[in-house]
Amino acid sequence: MLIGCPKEIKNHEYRVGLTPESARELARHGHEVWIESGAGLGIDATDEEYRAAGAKIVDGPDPIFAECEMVVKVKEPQAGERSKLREGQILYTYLHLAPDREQTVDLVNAGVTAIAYETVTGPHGSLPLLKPMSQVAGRMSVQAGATALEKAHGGRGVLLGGVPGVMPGKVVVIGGGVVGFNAAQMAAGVGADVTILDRDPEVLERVGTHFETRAKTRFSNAANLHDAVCQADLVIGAVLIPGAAAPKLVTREMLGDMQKGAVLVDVAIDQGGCFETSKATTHDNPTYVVDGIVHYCVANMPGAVARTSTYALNNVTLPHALQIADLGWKGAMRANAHLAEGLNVWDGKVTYQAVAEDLGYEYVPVEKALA
Ligand SMILES: NC(=O)C1=CN([C@@H]2O[C@H](COP(=O)(O)OP(=O)(O)OC[C@H]3O[C@@H](n4cnc5c(N)ncnc54)[C@H](O)[C@@H]3O)[C@@H](O)[C@H]2O)C=CC1
Ligand SMILES: CC(=O)C(=O)O
Ligand SMILES: [Mg+2]
Repeated sequence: MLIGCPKEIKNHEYRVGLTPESARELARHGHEVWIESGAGLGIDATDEEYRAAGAKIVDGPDPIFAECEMVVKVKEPQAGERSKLREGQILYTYLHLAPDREQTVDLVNAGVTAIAYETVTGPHGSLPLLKPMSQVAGRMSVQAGATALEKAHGGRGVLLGGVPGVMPGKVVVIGGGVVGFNAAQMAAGVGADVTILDRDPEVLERVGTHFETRAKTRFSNAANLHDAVCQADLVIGAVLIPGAAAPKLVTREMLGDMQKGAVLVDVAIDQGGCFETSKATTHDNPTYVVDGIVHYCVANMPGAVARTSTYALNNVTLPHALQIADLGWKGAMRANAHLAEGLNVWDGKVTYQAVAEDLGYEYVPVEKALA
């Protein structure tokens, strides 16, 4: 298969879809790999390293979008990239379609076969291609929140760990999955007062057992959520309903009951965000203030620590990329039902139920695509 990897163009996105090591693995399997010149520079992977791994370096993204059978990326294709996609081309990347009608329309109209990292499953309903980036973003959310809490950044002027004789800051984590767990680890690690809310009793039990007295757990209902959020210095939004738009758990009205200068970090912004007042921001300009509450809503947080993130991402995306390249996407999905869960758009149709429901498309099951 001819596989291409363009340079990422989203704001401050330094990750790359294929490392030289991944390119080498694909080449070892007999595939041809094209890399856009400079695509790896954000992780200090030079064109020379890709050439040494057996890849061909091409100028600009155009040859990749024009010729390659599979395009491997990190972030959802930006408008300029979407106009280059071709019918039948495989797009293998994060997509987050449910809150992004414009992108969905473009992918449907392009007729691409779009496989979303974030909906590929693993055993027990896990999301193994999302997990490493959720670990990164969960850990980063505490440092982003701590910075936003500084007065110069609009925050309340609270040090999360406190100091001897002064109480620590209160961190409320909504959602105790991968992002929430990692956020709680960092927050507890600096000595903050941590509360984790989830609506899944098994998740509450798991985090309760792990953190013991270092974090409190609360069932996530409207009353508990309101109470916790109103006391918080830092609220981290870490909920997910796989593939679907995030539920709006903190309303604009609730901001009025919060402490002025408190900070909301909405990690779930890539699925539309779980605070009513969230709108996606960029690493260039990560925060804004609504009703005295600082919002941080960067949709590609892991891009800022591209070295860590690219290798963590490639560790989980490469095995499926190899399978798709070796067997073709249909063969790979027939052989691997977890990979089949990743198919979101095919042949002008939406093949992921939550995306279809959220955006009002007819849902076409993946079995139809594989028939
Ligand atoms: N902004 C960014 O750069 C990044 C964003 N993310 C996003 O972070 C979000 C969370 O991802 P993961 O932690 O991997 O998901 P996960 O599936 O591991 O955890 C989500 C948790 O939310 C809980 N939940 C669902 N509804 C809830 C409610 N009403 N109240 C409380 N808890 C609720 C679930 O029970 C689950 O435990 C996703 O939208 C993901 O795409 C992930 C990585 C980077
Ligand atoms: C998951 C995601 O949106 C990211 O890593 O940027
Ligand atoms: Mg190097």
